[in-house]
Amino acid sequence: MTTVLDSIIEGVREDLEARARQTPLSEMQALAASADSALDAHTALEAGRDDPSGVRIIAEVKRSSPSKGALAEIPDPAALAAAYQSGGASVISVLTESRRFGGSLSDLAAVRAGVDIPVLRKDFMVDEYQFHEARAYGADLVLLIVAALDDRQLRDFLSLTHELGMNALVEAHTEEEIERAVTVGSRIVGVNVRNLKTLDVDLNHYSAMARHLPHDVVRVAESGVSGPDGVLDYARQGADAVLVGEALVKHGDPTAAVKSFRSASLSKEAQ
Ligand SMILES: O=C(O)c1ccccc1NCC(=O)[C@H](O)[C@H](O)COP(=O)(O)O
Repeated sequence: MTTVLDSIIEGVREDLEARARQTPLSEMQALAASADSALDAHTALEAGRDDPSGVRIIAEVKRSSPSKGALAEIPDPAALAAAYQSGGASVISVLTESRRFGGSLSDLAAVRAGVDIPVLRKDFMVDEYQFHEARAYGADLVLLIVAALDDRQLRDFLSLTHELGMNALVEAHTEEEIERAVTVGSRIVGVNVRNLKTLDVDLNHYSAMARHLPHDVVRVAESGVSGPDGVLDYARQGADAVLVGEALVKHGDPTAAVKSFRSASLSKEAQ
């Protein structure tokens, strides 16, 4: 059966083939090589651990989604990202997939130029070309979705990410995917409580998976936050960082929203 994830990836492959015809791999590699060095997203997120200033927020630029349709117009993604940074976000996530999420590489470049914290290229990374492209457009961090990759791709893409000076947020949904992420040496592991094959969101899923995350990886809780209490819940369950999209793009005051998420986690009691 074709899943939502399969059909997104089919479109991603078609789009990237068209871009590679315009700008061949060798040219994209040269652009990546001449880009400013990547910022250290691992340190930015790791700082959430045992830190009195609380859990780190990865704040997302997300116009639409397969599960919810249109979310926000976001005419100026750089301004939104700067507002997130002012509120205390540690990393900005930029969805660059266009068909379902309304994102683009131009959004990534604009955000990169508008903030001085690490930027995540949030896309469906299935081809070497996209990694050079991510770096060329200023990404510091890329997303690797375990469910979309076999073990060899996961290992090779993680190595390529590191060779290019970036970090990877390696996203898992099941215990088996966490194990695969850890086995290949991932240093930042996310648990997405949204099942990308069915789009179901289960807020209790992070707590069920958290015990499988080793202590030496940066632990990221992804999706489903609707307000400060959601961030606090993930922080109490041991998340070092929380990735938030919809609740931020729909909030009228993104700076205040990120601030409230950060301060909620300050009250995190013993984990
Ligand atoms: O958001 C979706 O509907 C979606 C569907 C299929 C693949 C990925 C999808 N979203 C990517 C994400 O995981 C989220 O953008 C991110 O974790 C933030 O989630 P939220 O705070 O719930 O918007």
